[in-house]
Amino acid sequence: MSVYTTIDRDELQAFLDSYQVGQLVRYRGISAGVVNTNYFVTTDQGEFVLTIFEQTEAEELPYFLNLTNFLHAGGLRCGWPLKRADGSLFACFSEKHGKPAQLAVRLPGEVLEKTLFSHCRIIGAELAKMHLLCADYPDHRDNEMGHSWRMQAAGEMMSALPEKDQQLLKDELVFQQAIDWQSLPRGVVHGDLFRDNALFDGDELSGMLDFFFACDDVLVFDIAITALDWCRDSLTSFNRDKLEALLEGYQSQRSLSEAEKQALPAMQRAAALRFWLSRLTDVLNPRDGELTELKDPTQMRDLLLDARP
Ligand SMILES: Nc1ncnc2c1ncn2[C@@H]1O[C@H](COP(=O)(O)OP(=O)(O)OP(=O)(O)O)[C@@H](O)[C@H]1O
Ligand SMILES: N[C@@H](CCO)C(=O)O
Repeated sequence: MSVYTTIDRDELQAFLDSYQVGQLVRYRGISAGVVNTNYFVTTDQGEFVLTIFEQTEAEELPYFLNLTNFLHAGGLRCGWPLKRADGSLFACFSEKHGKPAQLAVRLPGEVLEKTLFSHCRIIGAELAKMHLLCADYPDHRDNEMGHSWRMQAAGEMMSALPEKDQQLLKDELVFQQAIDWQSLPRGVVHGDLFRDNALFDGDELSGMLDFFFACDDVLVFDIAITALDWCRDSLTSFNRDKLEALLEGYQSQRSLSEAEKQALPAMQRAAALRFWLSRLTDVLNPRDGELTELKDPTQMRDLLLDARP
């Protein structure tokens, strides 16, 4: 999606007043994204993006918003929340909606429709910079879409799948349970670095977006998630040369250990499984909204099939 929360001009101006970013000129809903409501907002002082958090509780937001501020301050190319006049990074959008919201500066550029080797190298290098910077991030968060979630989601989805997919899912869960994640280097991961979570302005990365799945996890799993979407030629065909380019970019900043290199194929399977399950969950539990986007789970199933020997 998506616009799940429809807003009006007066409530938007009232929200903008707490940021001192001038008078509202125009605004429009953004159709991209699945989780939150986003609007492009133009005032007489600049271009901004309003995000209304649809699933994240206010108590959880400081982890994510402080993280993006920390990364921005450390020189990472990323979107970050503006401070309100009282110094806070978010507020309830309006009494009527009762949902927390943030305002960010609109970054230039577009989401890439197709990736080149050069894009894979650039995103790999930026991901490694994020991993390195986060070694000093003081806060912690568990991955809510880790092993327990995976087992629960698989249980809920199983009966809705055709028999062949049920078998694939069962086999993959068995395979994944045998992987030793504990011995691999961990840190803060982005967790969802798909193409639509980065903007390119010409050949330049203007920024990574949407850190709302960030958490502590295995770093090479984050590489596998990123590769899942950046290293494809079409919706379902994985390009191993693009993976090499991404790894080259990544290793220009942070070297991978032998154990991480060995673990990568299993992590690619874990990444495809994670998004197969989350997309299935979204499709089977659709949410109401004015503009909504649902992503096709079968693409992730096919990437999982492709990643298996
Ligand atoms: N700071 C920004 N500058 C420019 N565009 C932005 C910015 N933040 C968000 N956008 C635009 O809004 C879109 C959706 O944003 P985002 O990915 O954060 O939404 P989401 O619903 O959380 O998405 P996802 O499905 O990836 O979880 C982006 O793809 C981008 O086009
Ligand atoms: N990036 C996710 C959606 C948001 O988490 C996907 O493509 O399924």
